[in-house]
Amino acid sequence: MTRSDSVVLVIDLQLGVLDGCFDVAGVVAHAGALVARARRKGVPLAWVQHEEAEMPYGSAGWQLMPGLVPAPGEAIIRKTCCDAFVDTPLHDVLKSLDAKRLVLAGAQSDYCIRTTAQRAVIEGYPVVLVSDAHTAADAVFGGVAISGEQIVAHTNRSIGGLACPQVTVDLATHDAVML
Ligand SMILES: O=C1N[C@@H]2C=C[C@H]1C2
Repeated sequence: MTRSDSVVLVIDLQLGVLDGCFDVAGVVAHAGALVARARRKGVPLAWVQHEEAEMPYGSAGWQLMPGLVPAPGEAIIRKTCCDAFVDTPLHDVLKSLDAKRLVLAGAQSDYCIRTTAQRAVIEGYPVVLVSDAHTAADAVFGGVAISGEQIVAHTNRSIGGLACPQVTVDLATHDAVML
């Protein structure tokens, strides 16, 4: 892949989203290292930020985690749905960047990461999920407790195994992903 083919999508690494998530420090550090490497290689970045009633645009919880600062010219995508393509300019941004492959990192694994990854595949974008740069919070559902760590692992398993001959989905750690 030439470096212009990929776009790194950093999804919802916001204070209010990461509250209570698994290994926040590690995930933010890995995402930060990925961002720095992308910038060194001239690979475009797009930053996605979620907003909702409990986390309105510009609020403290809406802010990106400390150390994650979009550079001038990097796209910032505001969204209100898990799927980062819904009602956002992401399609057009990716077209303007001539994106042929999406590298995904962020939160939360079982919501916006999973949903956006699956949508990207449907839109025809090969996806690389950065396996150590996304996270989720512990959950109890239907009386079953699922840890954030288990959700991360299951997301890697399920997204990494999306079988789609025409559109590849791969997993890679933040330091190994090809940019
Ligand atoms: O994965 C997600 N990111 C925002 C907070 C929860 C959903 C929306």
